[in-house]
Amino acid sequence: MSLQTNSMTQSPLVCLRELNKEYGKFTAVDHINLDIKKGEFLTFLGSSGSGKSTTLSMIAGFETPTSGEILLNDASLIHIPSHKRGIGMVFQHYSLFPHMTVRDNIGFPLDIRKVAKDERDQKVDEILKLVQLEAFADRRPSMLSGGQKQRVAIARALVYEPEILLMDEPLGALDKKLREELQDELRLLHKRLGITIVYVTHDQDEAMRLSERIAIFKEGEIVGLGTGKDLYRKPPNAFVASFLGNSNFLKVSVTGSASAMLNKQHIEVENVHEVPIDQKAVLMIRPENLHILTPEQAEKEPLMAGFNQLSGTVNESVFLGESLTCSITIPSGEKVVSKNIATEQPDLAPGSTVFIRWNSKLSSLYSKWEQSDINKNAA
Ligand SMILES: Nc1ncnc2c1ncn2[C@@H]1O[C@H](COP(=O)(O)OP(=O)(O)OP(=O)(O)O)[C@@H](O)[C@H]1O
Repeated sequence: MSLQTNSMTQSPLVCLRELNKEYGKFTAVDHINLDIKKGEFLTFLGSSGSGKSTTLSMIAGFETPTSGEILLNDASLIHIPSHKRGIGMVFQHYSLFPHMTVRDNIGFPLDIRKVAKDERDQKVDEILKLVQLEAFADRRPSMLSGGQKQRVAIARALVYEPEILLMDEPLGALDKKLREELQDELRLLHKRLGITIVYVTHDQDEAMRLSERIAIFKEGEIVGLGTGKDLYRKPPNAFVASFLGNSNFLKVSVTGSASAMLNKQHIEVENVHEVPIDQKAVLMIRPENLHILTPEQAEKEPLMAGFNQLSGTVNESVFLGESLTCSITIPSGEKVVSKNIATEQPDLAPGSTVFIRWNSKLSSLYSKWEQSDINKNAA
């Protein structure tokens, strides 16, 4: 295994073109277009049944597309069997051979490729070191913990140096602490090897922790693609805003290119996503971008240009250690939730009147108000 620095370039390694998969009348993957860059860590994130695994399986060659194209280095993969694609795969269930030692499990892909014994042993030793399993080399899988078994599965997938590693919820069976440890290991491994990784998860924290880019799946389509930071800060639609992190969604009517009516109050808006004037729309504000002031504070601190202010009544505030969340009812009857650093927030008794302020730059406006667009993560 040759170690190299992560040399991500802009040329796509894999291209999905109008990739489609139907099971009878049901469309599991709906004409997806996606370029996967050489060396990147790309995660497919979405709720259960959104088509992530089916897309991954088509890249791996376990599923045949109904239509569309998969290109690897500009050559079609459609008629290439999975074992000839040069793609490694790791699943949630380790599928290790129980009768073989760790060393032999890892060496297995080299054995079936008839790699000479010396070279095989050298590669297995290198990879055992890489995944920190040297001390366990002669154990059988039944003598390993879940995390160690998954490291063997990852080592086995990496040992023959595939160009791409596909991982389908590989850490899903592990407890939270171990999962986080392995996430850190995986990120470092990716940096050291410079391999292209396509990873499937429904866990947004995991996606954020691991990935250079995230593709958000909804009903067989990719509805958001970008770095975790960009998708979180400037979500392209209300679904992405609700899926990645918590959000407040408020109903507004658009009155101008940078203005809207919220209940009976004019507000300034930015990041307007294709909303025609005079239309109803949805305003999204992250809880951490809502600042709460007591009436005394609001009187002392003038409202800065570009900021909006609403009055509200506190329902409850919850102390979470570092942060404090506060649920507030605004004059439209809608509830918003704020989340601020605990030391920077005044004590707020239920029933007290407060003012809420936010920078319009940190809000987004979307055209649709459809409950189905808003995921359960809404604040
Ligand atoms: N062999 C099959 N026959 C019929 N429907 C299928 C088949 N495989 C998958 N599906 C359906 O296709 C849709 C997408 O499935 P897929 O496994 O890709 O979703 P997913 O996003 O990976 O979900 P999960 O996180 O639960 O694995 C689901 O509704 C699923 O029921």
